[in-house]
Amino acid sequence: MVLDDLGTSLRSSLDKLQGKTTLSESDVEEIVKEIQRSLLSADVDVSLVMELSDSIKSRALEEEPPGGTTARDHVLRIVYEEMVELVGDSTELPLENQTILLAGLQGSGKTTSAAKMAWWFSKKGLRPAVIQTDTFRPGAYDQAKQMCERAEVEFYGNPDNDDPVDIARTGLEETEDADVHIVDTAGRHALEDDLIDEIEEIEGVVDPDRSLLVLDAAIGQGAKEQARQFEASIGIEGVMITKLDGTAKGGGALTAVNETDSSIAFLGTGETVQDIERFEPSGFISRLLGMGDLKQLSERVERAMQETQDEDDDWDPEDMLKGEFTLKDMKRQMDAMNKMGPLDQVMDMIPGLGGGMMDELPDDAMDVTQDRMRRFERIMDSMTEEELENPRVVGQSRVERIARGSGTDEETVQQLLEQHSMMEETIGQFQGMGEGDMQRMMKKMGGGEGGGLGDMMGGGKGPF
Ligand SMILES: Nc1nc2c(ncn2[C@@H]2O[C@H](COP(=O)(O)OP(=O)(O)OP(=O)(O)O)[C@@H](O)[C@H]2O)c(=O)[nH]1
Repeated sequence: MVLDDLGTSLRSSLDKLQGKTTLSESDVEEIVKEIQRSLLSADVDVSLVMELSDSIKSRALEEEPPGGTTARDHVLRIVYEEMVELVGDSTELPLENQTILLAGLQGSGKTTSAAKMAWWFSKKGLRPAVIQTDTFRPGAYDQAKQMCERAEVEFYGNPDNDDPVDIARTGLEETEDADVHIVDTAGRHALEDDLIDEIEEIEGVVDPDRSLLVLDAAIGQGAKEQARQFEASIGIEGVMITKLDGTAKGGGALTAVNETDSSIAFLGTGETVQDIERFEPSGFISRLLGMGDLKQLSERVERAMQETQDEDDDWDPEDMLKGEFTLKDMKRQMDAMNKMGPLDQVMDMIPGLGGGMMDELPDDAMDVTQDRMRRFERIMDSMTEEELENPRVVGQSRVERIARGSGTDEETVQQLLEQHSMMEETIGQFQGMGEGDMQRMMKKMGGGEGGGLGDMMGGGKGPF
């Protein structure tokens, strides 16, 4: 994740302030140095870094912390506010009819991002269409078509036409029923004149409501020149930063935003169409600083629950609290969790569990957890309807059969059964709860002081 290093190093210098109520100049110097080091190594422009560190320094020393605030919280709040200011607001994207033009160099992720954005708009209830005008890269048409099929959105392209401007014009006519048109363009290795001429012509025909620059997070300071040129030719309203899952950089994109006086619209966090997030400055910085991002998390949970429900009309999650918790319910829960995306991304969004907590887990902890979930799924696929509805019928001989059928071992089958009965017991405690009890329970789960989700993950008592 972008500037990942910042969260870790900043937390360790902030931890040194534990117990202090006042800040010395050297405390502030040390924190500011950490921030500078992380931002510079993430390719953030030097002048931006200097501006940010000056503001943090003067505010931390001059502002009076509100009564009862520790020195640590005082600095953390200032760093948070200044970082939110640095990344700026997200690009305005009204949920209505519009045409979006995508620009960027070859391989920056435009085609992938076009399908991702279309998927995102479709989840917001709009009807998007992607128009592929890249006649330069041979595989672009097939790639775009496949991704749009996966995103279940309309697609227009024409592999037999080598005139991108004509494709754009025809594409808009052919998809006139769509609400949101996303026009993908060709990239080149560098900013050659013909790329600029071509995109200007396409822009003339498409007349977009907004043009977005797609930038690879690893781009570094090269982003500055690119941003400047695209801004001069078509005008850039927003930036999509891609491949944030694969780099600790991302600072170049911030420079581009600054250069074009624009803002960040979306973040790309993986190769599938669902790996897109609307950029939310406060949530983004909270996550970076290890404070969690509840908004993104609740959006993911809601989407996953909805999808699980769409596939299974008869299922209402509330039923679990009323009746029995079967293995089928457990499987649905696991499906919903899978739909939320890779576990480490999800964990990052939980306050008190992201950042620092994740750093303390062994590197492969998430792989182990995900691997276990996959094995549990295979086991459940090998069970009969009767066994899924009533796991108590599973005796030793059935355990042997299921282990063989699923290609796992008896121990893992037993673990699954134990896990299920533990969850059944926990859910049993919810039954008959009043609203007040429920709130107390939620509070306990969210509280970072122990006994919360963090303990469940680390202590091995939790579901997965
Ligand atoms: N890990 C990861 N890979 C990504 C992401 N976005 C795009 N990619 C990958 O980056 C590569 C290039 O993406 P494309 O969408 O083909 O890039 P493009 O800008 O359309 O390329 P041209 O058509 O050549 O200009 C592909 O392998 C994508 O799968 C992302 O957010 N994360």
